[in-house]
Amino acid sequence: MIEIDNLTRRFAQHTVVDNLSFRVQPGEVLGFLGPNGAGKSTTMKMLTGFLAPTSGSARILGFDIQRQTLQAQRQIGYLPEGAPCYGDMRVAGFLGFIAEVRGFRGAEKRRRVEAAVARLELEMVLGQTIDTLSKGFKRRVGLAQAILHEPPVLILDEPTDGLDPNQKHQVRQLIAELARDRIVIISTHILEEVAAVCSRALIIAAGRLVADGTPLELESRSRYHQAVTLVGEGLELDALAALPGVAGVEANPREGSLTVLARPGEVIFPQINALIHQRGWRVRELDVERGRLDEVFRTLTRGEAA
Ligand SMILES: Nc1ncnc2c1ncn2[C@@H]1O[C@H](COP(=O)(O)OP(=O)(O)OP(=O)(O)O)[C@@H](O)[C@H]1O
Repeated sequence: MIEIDNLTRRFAQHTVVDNLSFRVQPGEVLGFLGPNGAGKSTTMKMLTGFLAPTSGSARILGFDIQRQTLQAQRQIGYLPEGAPCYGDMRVAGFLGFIAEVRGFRGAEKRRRVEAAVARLELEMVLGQTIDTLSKGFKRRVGLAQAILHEPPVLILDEPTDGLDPNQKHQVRQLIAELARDRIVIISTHILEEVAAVCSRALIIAAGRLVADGTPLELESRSRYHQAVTLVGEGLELDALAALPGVAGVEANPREGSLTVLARPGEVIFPQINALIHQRGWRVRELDVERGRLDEVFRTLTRGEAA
Protein backbone atom coordinates (compact mmCIF):
# COMPACT_ATOMS: atom_id res chain seq x y z
CA MET A 1 0.00 0.00 0.00
CA ILE A 2 1.03 3.61 -0.51
CA GLU A 3 0.17 5.91 2.39
CA ILE A 4 0.36 9.64 1.93
CA ASP A 5 -0.33 11.82 4.94
CA ASN A 6 -0.60 15.61 4.97
CA LEU A 7 2.00 15.94 2.21
CA THR A 8 2.86 19.61 1.71
CA ARG A 9 5.49 21.44 -0.35
CA ARG A 10 6.15 25.14 -0.38
CA PHE A 11 8.49 27.03 -2.73
CA ALA A 12 9.28 30.39 -1.12
CA GLN A 13 5.85 31.62 0.05
CA HIS A 14 3.94 29.60 -2.56
CA THR A 15 2.23 26.38 -1.36
CA VAL A 16 2.32 24.10 -4.39
CA VAL A 17 1.15 20.87 -2.71
CA ASP A 18 -1.24 21.54 0.13
CA ASN A 19 -1.89 18.90 2.80
CA LEU A 20 -2.54 15.90 0.52
CA SER A 21 -3.59 12.62 2.16
CA PHE A 22 -4.62 9.41 0.41
CA ARG A 23 -4.01 5.64 0.22
CA VAL A 24 -3.43 3.48 -2.84
CA GLN A 25 -4.01 -0.29 -2.69
CA PRO A 26 -2.38 -3.01 -4.83
CA GLY A 27 -4.28 -3.55 -8.08
CA GLU A 28 -5.35 0.09 -8.32
CA VAL A 29 -4.45 2.24 -11.30
CA LEU A 30 -4.69 5.72 -9.87
CA GLY A 31 -5.02 8.67 -12.22
CA PHE A 32 -3.61 11.80 -10.68
CA LEU A 33 -5.33 14.65 -12.47
CA GLY A 34 -5.08 18.39 -12.43
CA PRO A 35 -4.61 21.40 -14.67
CA ASN A 36 -1.15 22.77 -15.55
CA GLY A 37 0.65 23.90 -12.43
CA ALA A 38 -1.70 22.04 -10.05
CA GLY A 39 1.21 20.29 -8.33
CA LYS A 40 1.16 16.85 -9.99
CA SER A 41 4.86 16.61 -10.86
CA THR A 42 5.86 18.05 -7.50
CA THR A 43 3.81 15.31 -5.79
CA MET A 44 5.36 12.60 -8.00
CA LYS A 45 8.84 13.88 -7.14
CA MET A 46 8.07 13.72 -3.43
CA LEU A 47 6.61 10.20 -3.74
CA THR A 48 9.74 8.99 -5.50
CA GLY A 49 12.19 10.65 -3.12
CA PHE A 50 13.55 13.23 -5.56
CA LEU A 51 12.17 16.19 -3.63
CA ALA A 52 11.76 16.57 0.12
CA PRO A 53 8.33 17.60 1.40
CA THR A 54 8.08 20.73 3.53
CA SER A 55 5.90 18.63 5.86
CA GLY A 56 3.93 15.40 5.84
CA SER A 57 5.00 11.91 4.84
CA ALA A 58 4.79 9.22 2.15
CA ARG A 59 5.22 5.51 2.84
CA ILE A 60 5.78 3.07 -0.02
CA LEU A 61 4.89 -0.50 1.02
CA GLY A 62 5.73 0.46 4.58
CA PHE A 63 9.00 2.31 3.82
CA ASP A 64 9.10 6.02 4.63
CA ILE A 65 10.38 7.81 1.53
CA GLN A 66 12.44 10.25 3.59
CA ARG A 67 13.83 8.05 6.33
CA GLN A 68 14.16 4.78 4.35
CA THR A 69 14.71 6.32 0.94
CA LEU A 70 16.65 3.48 -0.70
CA GLN A 71 14.31 0.71 0.46
CA ALA A 72 11.32 2.79 -0.66
CA GLN A 73 12.90 3.60 -4.03
CA ARG A 74 13.60 -0.10 -4.66
CA GLN A 75 9.83 -0.65 -4.67
CA ILE A 76 9.28 2.02 -7.32
CA GLY A 77 9.67 2.21 -11.07
CA TYR A 78 9.53 5.87 -12.11
CA LEU A 79 8.92 7.34 -15.53
CA PRO A 80 9.67 11.05 -15.16
CA GLU A 81 7.97 13.65 -17.34
CA GLY A 82 9.45 13.79 -20.85
CA ALA A 83 11.91 11.43 -22.53
CA PRO A 84 14.76 9.55 -20.84
CA CYS A 85 18.03 11.47 -20.75
CA TYR A 86 21.32 10.01 -21.99
CA GLY A 87 20.18 10.69 -25.57
CA ASP A 88 23.51 9.71 -27.11
CA MET A 89 23.47 6.22 -25.57
CA ARG A 90 22.19 3.25 -27.54
CA VAL A 91 19.06 1.58 -26.16
CA ALA A 92 20.90 -1.65 -25.20
CA GLY A 93 23.70 0.30 -23.50
CA PHE A 94 21.24 2.52 -21.63
CA LEU A 95 19.20 -0.39 -20.28
CA GLY A 96 22.39 -2.26 -19.31
CA PHE A 97 23.58 0.85 -17.49
CA ILE A 98 20.29 1.21 -15.60
CA ALA A 99 20.40 -2.50 -14.69
CA GLU A 100 23.87 -1.97 -13.20
CA VAL A 101 22.71 1.11 -11.29
CA ARG A 102 19.95 -1.13 -9.89
CA GLY A 103 22.66 -3.53 -8.72
CA PHE A 104 22.37 -6.35 -11.27
CA ARG A 105 25.45 -8.05 -12.79
CA GLY A 106 26.27 -10.89 -15.19
CA ALA A 107 23.51 -13.34 -16.12
CA GLU A 108 20.96 -11.61 -13.85
CA LYS A 109 21.61 -8.29 -15.58
CA ARG A 110 21.18 -9.89 -19.03
CA ARG A 111 17.98 -11.63 -17.93
CA ARG A 112 16.47 -8.38 -16.58
CA VAL A 113 17.35 -6.39 -19.71
CA GLU A 114 16.06 -9.13 -22.03
CA ALA A 115 12.77 -9.37 -20.10
CA ALA A 116 12.20 -5.58 -20.24
CA VAL A 117 13.16 -5.45 -23.94
CA ALA A 118 10.72 -8.26 -24.75
CA ARG A 119 7.88 -6.70 -22.69
CA LEU A 120 8.27 -3.31 -24.39
CA GLU A 121 9.06 -4.81 -27.83
CA LEU A 122 12.32 -2.94 -28.22
CA GLU A 123 14.27 -5.62 -30.14
CA MET A 124 14.24 -3.59 -33.38
CA VAL A 125 15.82 -0.49 -31.85
CA LEU A 126 18.40 -1.94 -29.46
CA GLY A 127 21.32 -0.61 -31.52
CA GLN A 128 19.81 2.85 -32.08
CA THR A 129 20.78 5.93 -30.06
CA ILE A 130 17.93 7.23 -27.90
CA ASP A 131 17.97 10.69 -29.55
CA THR A 132 17.12 9.14 -32.93
CA LEU A 133 14.03 7.25 -31.69
CA SER A 134 10.43 8.32 -32.28
CA LYS A 135 8.63 9.76 -29.23
CA GLY A 136 6.65 6.53 -28.82
CA PHE A 137 9.81 4.41 -28.72
CA LYS A 138 11.49 6.87 -26.34
CA ARG A 139 8.55 6.47 -23.99
CA ARG A 140 8.80 2.70 -24.31
CA VAL A 141 12.50 2.87 -23.42
CA GLY A 142 11.49 5.00 -20.42
CA LEU A 143 8.95 2.36 -19.38
CA ALA A 144 11.52 -0.43 -19.89
CA GLN A 145 13.95 1.25 -17.49
CA ALA A 146 11.10 1.75 -15.01
CA ILE A 147 10.21 -1.98 -14.90
CA LEU A 148 13.76 -3.42 -15.11
CA HIS A 149 13.88 -4.30 -11.42
CA GLU A 150 10.27 -5.58 -11.54
CA PRO A 151 9.00 -3.10 -8.95
CA PRO A 152 5.60 -3.54 -7.28
CA VAL A 153 4.89 0.20 -7.70
CA LEU A 154 4.98 2.17 -10.96
CA ILE A 155 4.82 5.98 -10.94
CA LEU A 156 4.37 7.40 -14.42
CA ASP A 157 4.40 11.16 -15.04
CA GLU A 158 2.36 12.03 -18.14
CA PRO A 159 3.21 8.74 -19.88
CA THR A 160 1.41 9.51 -23.16
CA ASP A 161 1.98 13.27 -23.38
CA GLY A 162 2.97 14.31 -26.90
CA LEU A 163 2.33 10.92 -28.48
CA ASP A 164 0.20 10.38 -31.59
CA PRO A 165 -3.10 8.46 -31.18
CA ASN A 166 -1.58 5.09 -32.21
CA GLN A 167 1.35 5.47 -29.84
CA LYS A 168 -1.03 6.57 -27.06
CA HIS A 169 -3.10 3.45 -27.61
CA GLN A 170 0.02 1.24 -27.48
CA VAL A 171 1.36 2.83 -24.30
CA ARG A 172 -2.07 2.58 -22.63
CA GLN A 173 -2.33 -1.10 -23.48
CA LEU A 174 1.10 -1.59 -22.00
CA ILE A 175 0.13 0.22 -18.81
CA ALA A 176 -3.00 -1.93 -18.49
CA GLU A 177 -0.83 -5.06 -18.82
CA LEU A 178 1.76 -3.81 -16.36
CA ALA A 179 -0.96 -2.81 -13.91
CA ARG A 180 -2.23 -6.35 -13.40
CA ASP A 181 0.12 -7.16 -10.57
CA ARG A 182 1.16 -3.70 -9.35
CA ILE A 183 0.17 -0.35 -7.91
CA VAL A 184 0.26 2.19 -10.74
CA ILE A 185 0.01 5.96 -10.31
CA ILE A 186 -0.32 7.97 -13.50
CA SER A 187 -0.11 11.72 -13.52
CA THR A 188 -1.97 13.22 -16.43
CA HIS A 189 -4.08 16.11 -17.62
CA ILE A 190 -5.53 13.99 -20.42
CA LEU A 191 -9.03 13.01 -19.31
CA GLU A 192 -9.55 10.22 -21.86
CA GLU A 193 -6.54 8.53 -20.25
CA VAL A 194 -8.42 8.25 -16.98
CA ALA A 195 -11.44 6.61 -18.59
CA ALA A 196 -9.12 4.37 -20.64
CA VAL A 197 -6.76 3.00 -17.99
CA CYS A 198 -7.53 4.18 -14.46
CA SER A 199 -9.64 2.40 -11.85
CA ARG A 200 -9.68 5.51 -9.67
CA ALA A 201 -8.99 9.20 -10.17
CA LEU A 202 -7.82 11.93 -7.83
CA ILE A 203 -8.28 15.50 -9.00
CA ILE A 204 -6.09 18.22 -7.55
CA ALA A 205 -6.33 21.96 -8.07
CA ALA A 206 -3.84 24.46 -6.67
CA GLY A 207 -2.21 21.61 -4.74
CA ARG A 208 -5.41 20.53 -2.95
CA LEU A 209 -7.44 17.36 -3.35
CA VAL A 210 -10.84 18.28 -4.83
CA ALA A 211 -12.20 14.84 -5.88
CA ASP A 212 -11.49 11.14 -5.36
CA GLY A 213 -13.51 8.39 -7.04
CA THR A 214 -13.82 5.90 -9.85
CA PRO A 215 -14.16 7.42 -13.34
CA LEU A 216 -17.85 6.39 -13.25
CA GLU A 217 -18.42 8.11 -9.91
CA LEU A 218 -16.78 11.28 -11.19
CA GLU A 219 -18.83 11.18 -14.39
CA SER A 220 -21.99 10.85 -12.31
CA ARG A 221 -21.25 14.29 -10.80
CA SER A 222 -21.63 15.82 -14.26
CA ARG A 223 -24.73 17.85 -15.10
CA TYR A 224 -24.94 15.54 -18.15
CA HIS A 225 -25.26 12.40 -15.99
CA GLN A 226 -28.38 10.55 -17.25
CA ALA A 227 -28.92 13.25 -19.92
CA VAL A 228 -30.71 12.02 -23.04
CA THR A 229 -29.69 13.32 -26.45
CA LEU A 230 -32.17 12.98 -29.31
CA VAL A 231 -31.92 13.42 -33.07
CA GLY A 232 -35.20 13.26 -34.98
CA GLU A 233 -38.14 15.03 -36.58
CA GLY A 234 -40.94 16.94 -34.86
CA LEU A 235 -39.28 17.04 -31.43
CA GLU A 236 -40.89 19.65 -29.19
CA LEU A 237 -38.50 21.28 -26.77
CA ASP A 238 -41.24 22.58 -24.48
CA ALA A 239 -42.89 19.18 -24.10
CA LEU A 240 -39.55 17.60 -23.19
CA ALA A 241 -38.74 20.39 -20.73
CA ALA A 242 -42.11 19.87 -18.96
CA LEU A 243 -41.47 16.17 -18.20
CA PRO A 244 -41.00 15.20 -14.54
CA GLY A 245 -37.35 14.93 -13.48
CA VAL A 246 -36.12 17.14 -16.33
CA ALA A 247 -33.77 19.97 -15.34
CA GLY A 248 -33.63 21.63 -18.74
CA VAL A 249 -33.17 21.12 -22.48
CA GLU A 250 -30.19 22.24 -24.57
CA ALA A 251 -30.37 22.59 -28.35
CA ASN A 252 -27.24 21.61 -30.26
CA PRO A 253 -27.66 23.32 -33.65
CA ARG A 254 -24.43 21.89 -35.10
CA GLU A 255 -25.47 18.27 -34.50
CA GLY A 256 -29.19 19.02 -35.03
CA SER A 257 -29.93 17.41 -31.68
CA LEU A 258 -31.58 18.16 -28.33
CA THR A 259 -30.01 17.20 -25.00
CA VAL A 260 -32.48 16.74 -22.14
CA LEU A 261 -30.80 17.16 -18.73
CA ALA A 262 -31.88 15.16 -15.70
CA ARG A 263 -32.25 16.60 -12.22
CA PRO A 264 -29.67 15.09 -9.82
CA GLY A 265 -30.62 11.51 -8.92
CA GLU A 266 -33.38 11.28 -11.56
CA VAL A 267 -33.63 8.82 -14.46
CA ILE A 268 -35.57 10.49 -17.28
CA PHE A 269 -35.19 8.04 -20.15
CA PRO A 270 -38.53 6.20 -19.50
CA GLN A 271 -40.57 9.45 -19.53
CA ILE A 272 -38.85 10.59 -22.72
CA ASN A 273 -39.42 7.25 -24.39
CA ALA A 274 -43.11 7.34 -23.47
CA LEU A 275 -43.45 10.90 -24.85
CA ILE A 276 -41.79 9.89 -28.13
CA HIS A 277 -44.35 7.11 -28.61
CA GLN A 278 -47.30 9.24 -27.52
CA ARG A 279 -46.41 12.07 -29.95
CA GLY A 280 -45.26 9.78 -32.78
CA TRP A 281 -41.91 11.56 -33.19
CA ARG A 282 -39.51 9.92 -35.63
CA VAL A 283 -36.31 9.61 -33.58
CA ARG A 284 -33.18 8.55 -35.52
CA GLU A 285 -30.73 8.59 -32.60
CA LEU A 286 -31.15 8.40 -28.86
CA ASP A 287 -28.27 8.38 -26.44
CA VAL A 288 -28.26 8.21 -22.63
CA GLU A 289 -25.07 9.74 -21.17
CA ARG A 290 -22.97 8.57 -18.24
CA GLY A 291 -21.71 12.11 -17.76
CA ARG A 292 -18.82 14.18 -19.04
CA LEU A 293 -15.52 13.95 -17.23
CA ASP A 294 -14.20 17.10 -18.91
CA GLU A 295 -17.11 19.13 -17.54
CA VAL A 296 -16.59 17.72 -14.00
CA PHE A 297 -12.88 18.46 -14.26
CA ARG A 298 -13.50 22.05 -15.40
CA THR A 299 -16.09 22.67 -12.69
CA LEU A 300 -13.83 21.33 -9.94
CA THR A 301 -10.63 23.03 -11.04
CA ARG A 302 -11.89 26.30 -12.55
CA GLY A 303 -10.20 29.36 -11.19
CA GLU A 304 -8.10 27.32 -8.80
CA ALA A 305 -5.16 26.54 -11.12
CA ALA A 306 -1.90 28.41 -10.52
N1 LIG B 1 11.68 24.13 -8.02
C1 LIG B 1 10.65 24.98 -8.02
N2 LIG B 1 10.76 26.23 -7.55
C2 LIG B 1 9.71 27.08 -7.53
N3 LIG B 1 8.49 26.76 -8.01
C3 LIG B 1 8.31 25.53 -8.51
C4 LIG B 1 9.38 24.57 -8.54
N4 LIG B 1 8.88 23.41 -9.09
C5 LIG B 1 7.58 23.65 -9.38
N5 LIG B 1 7.24 24.93 -9.03
C6 LIG B 1 5.89 25.54 -9.17
O1 LIG B 1 4.96 24.67 -8.59
C7 LIG B 1 3.73 24.69 -9.29
C8 LIG B 1 3.30 23.28 -9.58
O2 LIG B 1 4.20 22.70 -10.52
P1 LIG B 1 4.08 21.19 -11.00
O3 LIG B 1 5.15 20.96 -12.03
O4 LIG B 1 4.05 20.29 -9.83
O5 LIG B 1 2.66 21.20 -11.69
P2 LIG B 1 1.96 20.10 -12.62
O6 LIG B 1 0.61 19.87 -12.04
O7 LIG B 1 2.85 18.92 -12.78
O8 LIG B 1 1.82 20.91 -13.97
P3 LIG B 1 1.95 20.42 -15.51
O9 LIG B 1 0.65 19.74 -15.85
O10 LIG B 1 2.08 21.72 -16.22
O11 LIG B 1 3.15 19.53 -15.62
C9 LIG B 1 3.95 25.56 -10.52
O12 LIG B 1 3.41 26.83 -10.24
C10 LIG B 1 5.46 25.61 -10.63
O13 LIG B 1 5.86 26.81 -11.21
